[in-house]
Formats: sequence, structure tokens, C-alpha cells
Amino acid sequence: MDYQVLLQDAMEQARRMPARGRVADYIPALAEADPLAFGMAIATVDGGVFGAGDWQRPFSIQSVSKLFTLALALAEGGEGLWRGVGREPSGNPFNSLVQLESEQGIPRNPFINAGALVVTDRLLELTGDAVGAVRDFLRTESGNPEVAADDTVAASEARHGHRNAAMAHFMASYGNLRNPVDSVLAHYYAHCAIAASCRDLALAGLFLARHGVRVDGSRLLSRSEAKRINAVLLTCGTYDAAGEFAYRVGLPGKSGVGGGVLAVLPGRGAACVWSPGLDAAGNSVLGVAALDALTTATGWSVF
Ligand SMILES: NC(=O)CC[C@H](N)C(=O)O
Repeated sequence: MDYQVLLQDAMEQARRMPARGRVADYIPALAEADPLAFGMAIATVDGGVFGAGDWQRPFSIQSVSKLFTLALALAEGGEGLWRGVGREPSGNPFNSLVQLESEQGIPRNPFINAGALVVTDRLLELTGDAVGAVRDFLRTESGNPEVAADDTVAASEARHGHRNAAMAHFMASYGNLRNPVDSVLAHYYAHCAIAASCRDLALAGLFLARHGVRVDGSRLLSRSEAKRINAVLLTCGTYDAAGEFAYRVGLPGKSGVGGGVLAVLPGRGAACVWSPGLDAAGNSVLGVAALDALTTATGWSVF
């Protein structure tokens, strides 16, 4: 397959969308993203890397980081993680608070904000440095030592982070956080604020396509654990639009409000796309459209 041509065609089709969505502005620093930026990359398990458009330009990965925090927390701490966070789709927006009280401070899944805060808390307990663990993993897997958290974005989110702080305190009241709320929030904002490109993220996502094996050949997760993360990505990775994403794209995937989407085809490769305009669920409009076009053209699907 000529991935280069396929990427260009997929982006061309996505550009025909009547609207590009809205750039997230509830975190003021994110509102400064270039609304016209658009890039896409594919990395394959046999070593190919392809890209088009702004595929080498770093952007704020935001919730795409939650895929990596989950993988690292499971790798370091094992299945006990699931005592503090579920793995059912929430059917609610990523920053919703409503289920937390009726479900006694146990978030539905690791990819909504509440669940990601629990995972960050456990990763912090296990490693002493949750953001450092995510950053170092991204650097190693992508081979790009410049991947780093953007302190301006993290500080901007902290200043406007009342919802996340409310969730964290609420879960702490149920005993579902082991570290001080302020540390959990600081690490969460910082790993969301990591800047990386489509190229970096496609390469970093390959461990899931390699069934849990890292770029250096070492094993991060068992085959079964990698398969299970992919299952949670498919059902919960794009929030209350996960059904639509499975229908249109057919791959496990994780989105972020910076406009990035990372999708995985086990055994074959990973694709990452970035366009900052979002739909109402917080997923990149052009990003999902481009993945839809790419997977339709290539036949890439888990189904
Ligand atoms: N969906 C997202 O990307 C949200 C991440 C963002 N840091 C937040 O907590 O709101």
C-alpha cells in the first residue's frame, strides 16, 4: 500500500467537510492553536513512517496522554488499578460529574477526566513522577528527545481547572485518591500539556500494534493486557462519541481537546491525525473524517 498517497487522499477528503468545528477555549492557552493546522501520520510495525501536512508540528496532546498513563499504570501496578476505576462507556461528556456521586467516587472508565485523575494518582504512587513517566515513554518510543510538557498550557489549565479540581476532591472524599489532590492535579495537567507531533504519537502508539512490545523489543504489557487496553480504547476512547467512532473508523482510538486523535490497528500500525477544530463531544472534526476516509480506503479495521 502506498501510505503516502493514502494519507494525502484521506486529508483531501476530510477538507471537504462543510465545517471544521471549534477550537477548545475552556483552557485559554488552547484557544491560541492554529485553526487551520492539519496533519496526519502512519507508523507501521515493520518500521515505516509516513506523514502529510503538519505531521511534524507539535501540538497539545491533552487526553491522548490518557492512553499512555493507563498503559504505564497497568504495566507498573497491574490489575489492582481496576478497583478504583471502571471500564464501561460513560455515555456522558468527558468532564461530566454526574455519575461520580451515584457510583461512590469510582469513575466509569480511565479515559474520562475523573478516571484519568485516578490513573494519574496511581501512576504517581508507583513511579513518584507521573508526568515524567509519560514524557520519557513518549521520548523513547518516538525517538524525539524534545517531547515535553508545555508549562504555559499546564498553568492555564490549572487556573481554569475548577471542574477537574471538583472531581478530584470528590473522589478524595471517597478515599479514591492516594496522593494529595494538588499533586494529582499538577501531574494530570502537565501530562495533558505535553506537546508532541502526529509523527511522535503514531510511533509512541505502536506498542499497542505490537501487542505490548516497546520499540527496543522489551515487553511493556502482556499480549492480553495490550488487547484489553485496545478494547477500552474502542469503547471509551472518544467519550460519548465512541459508538460513532467505532462505526466510522473501526479502530481503537484516543482523542484529545488539542485536536489530536491516535488510532491503532493491532498487528499493523498506528495512525495519528491533528486538526484543532472539535465537534460537540470534543473530538477533532477533520481528524475523525480523515481517519474515516483512511480506514475506508485501506480496509484497516478491527471488525
Ligand atoms: N478531553 C480532553 O482532552 C480533556 C483534557 C483536558 N486537560 C481537561 O482536563 O479538560
